[in-house]
Amino acid sequence: MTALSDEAIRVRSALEARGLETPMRSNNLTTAQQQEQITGLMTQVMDVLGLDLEDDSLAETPQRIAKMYVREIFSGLDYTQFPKITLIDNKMKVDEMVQVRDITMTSTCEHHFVTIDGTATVAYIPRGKVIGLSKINRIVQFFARRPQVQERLTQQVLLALQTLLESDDVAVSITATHYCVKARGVMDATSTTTTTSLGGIFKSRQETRQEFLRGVR
Ligand SMILES: Nc1nc2c(ncn2[C@@H]2O[C@H](COP(=O)(O)OP(=O)(O)OP(=O)(O)O)[C@@H](O)[C@H]2O)c(=O)[nH]1
Ligand SMILES: [Zn+2]
Repeated sequence: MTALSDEAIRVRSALEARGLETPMRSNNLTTAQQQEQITGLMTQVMDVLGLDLEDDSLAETPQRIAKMYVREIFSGLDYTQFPKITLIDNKMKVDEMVQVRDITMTSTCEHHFVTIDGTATVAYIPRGKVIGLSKINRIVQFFARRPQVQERLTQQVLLALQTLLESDDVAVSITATHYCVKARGVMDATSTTTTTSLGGIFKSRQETRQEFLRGVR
């Protein structure tokens, strides 16, 4: 078992304490066991659909899906995959907003297991610590690699950053296309969904809120 980093433990505890953790139940399966079991179950799904698993193009699909779920699109369920976080002392005394726009965000809808495709904008006001920029993208990616609803994803990124930066002054906005809306069901190809979570001064101070929201648009 890989040990969890201190950051992963703190972020997980903060999410649990606020009721924002993804509903999960520990089953003590290793990654290899998960892949093996999903392969067997996907074989059954394809069988039931009447697909020929001896066809050379289909034969490996159960393994591919198992690998994709466990190691790729749902790997953010595993806190050993939480990114290494670099924080540096704010010796330069930055006290204005740092805003990272148009972060690529690809996730999976937990109701249909199809793609959510969008971008995130994240901002914070540096206090004691400044975070390595790419770590913001990596935190978005980590929580996106779970079955999600966009509202929870937005709040998880907010609370993770608040916990790591030890400051409430963080803002997150995500705009995305849900393929469960676009490619099935209501089949709406043009609508997008924006969700925003504001903390600290972004919530309480009108000018800061406006400055962030201007950057989102
Ligand atoms: N709030 C929220 N809803 C979502 C998200 N992703 C998908 N959904 C919605 O989850 C709902 C599930 O509704 P159901 O009626 O149980 O599922 P369904 O019969 O497939 O519904 P339709 O999509 O309307 O065909 C749908 O309205 C989806 O659009 C999300 O990130 N946030
Ligand atoms: Zn969906």
